Amino acid sequence: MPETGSADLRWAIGLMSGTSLDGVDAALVLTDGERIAEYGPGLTLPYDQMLRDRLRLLLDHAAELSGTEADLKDVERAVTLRHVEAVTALRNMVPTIVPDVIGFHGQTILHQPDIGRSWQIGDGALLQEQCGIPVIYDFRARDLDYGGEGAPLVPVLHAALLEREEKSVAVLNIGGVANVTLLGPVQDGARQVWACDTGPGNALLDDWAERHTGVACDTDGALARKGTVNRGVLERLLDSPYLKRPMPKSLDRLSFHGSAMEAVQALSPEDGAATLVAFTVEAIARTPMDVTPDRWFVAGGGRHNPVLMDRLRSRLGNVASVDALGWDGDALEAQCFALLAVRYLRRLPSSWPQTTGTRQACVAGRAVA
Ligand SMILES: Nc1ncnc2c1ncn2[C@@H]1O[C@H](COP(=O)(O)OP(=O)(O)OP(=O)(O)O)[C@@H](O)[C@H]1O
Ligand SMILES: CC(=O)N[C@H]1[C@@H]2OC[C@@H](O2)[C@@H](O)[C@@H]1O[C@H](C)C(=O)O
Repeated sequence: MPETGSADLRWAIGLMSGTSLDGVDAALVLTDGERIAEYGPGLTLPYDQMLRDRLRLLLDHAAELSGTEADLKDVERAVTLRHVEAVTALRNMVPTIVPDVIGFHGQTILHQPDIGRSWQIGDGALLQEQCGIPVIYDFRARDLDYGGEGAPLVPVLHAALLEREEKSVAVLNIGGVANVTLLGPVQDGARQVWACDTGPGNALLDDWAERHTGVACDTDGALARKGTVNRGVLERLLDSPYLKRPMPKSLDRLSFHGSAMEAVQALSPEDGAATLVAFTVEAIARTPMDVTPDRWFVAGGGRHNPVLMDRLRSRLGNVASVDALGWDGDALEAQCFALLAVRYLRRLPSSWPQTTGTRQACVAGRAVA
């Protein structure tokens, strides 16, 4: 824990809107960028259905966009203003705390690390002007410039929170896409950290559930629970070169979309859901890893799906929600961008060759001018 009076400690707000397109997560923490000294509140402000639909349309066509389209600018403004609302709501929960900085991820609409491109929409200048707090944003660009994947960035937070854990541990984040941070055992006071996106998280299952039930996700695994995994379809889904690639590596929300939806198309809603859950779990289990973790901890919305969690347990063994560590598994990504903002202010690196493939340790982010 940093000293509470340390000059480097700042109250930072982190804002993350993930690939599930469900809304804005916001969290307040007191941090020096190396450790979390105190947790403030966290919240989620959902996007309304119209904004979700407009974002989904952008995401589906992002590769064809130039960035200057009026509709894109309009959606970007709406996304930014929703973030302003999230900051206001968070500040109202703790009116006596004056935040020093905001870490603003933005909404990813395209991620193509193979051509050095990762596109997050969100107007940092507008957010700064509306909130009256300095904003750090554009967290993935420099890592991509250094030949990295630009993702995942959350391993720096996982490693900081688990610095006292001596054994090898894996932390999974199962959002729209799933990613893992693998912490090697502590040896001579040091440890190795690896990371990657493992494969789909909930995004395929969300789309499948929406198509068959009209609801945006398979709530509590209700569909998947009644289904049977189709082994043939599962093996076809798993026959992807991505899953055999070593870490580090990263994915776009739509990376598996076309082929996976085609593969499950003929299945019943229940069997399709069960098979997609098994795909998420099996992609995690088959991720090439240099060490075998003693324990697995799960963050992100996927940990609310009991069918997914049961399957992870029976496949991997020692699996628990990160909440068992006293963490808030819904706020973790937002907390990460608060930490990253302070790391930027202190010019501390946030990604490394083993976490993103960057050529050198890399300071993430950019300040609004
Ligand atoms: N009760 C529940 N039952 C089943 N699934 C749930 C439940 N609650 C949340 N989820 C899943 O969690 C998802 C949201 O997870 P999360 O907020 O971690 O994603 P994200 O942050 O948008 O994505 P990413 O981490 O990829 O950026 C929902 O889309 C849904 O699939
Ligand atoms: C490009 C992008 O937005 N990637 C997200 C996405 O959601 C999960 C996974 O894919 C992860 O790589 C990343 O987010 C987290 C916060 C990260 O960078 O660690």
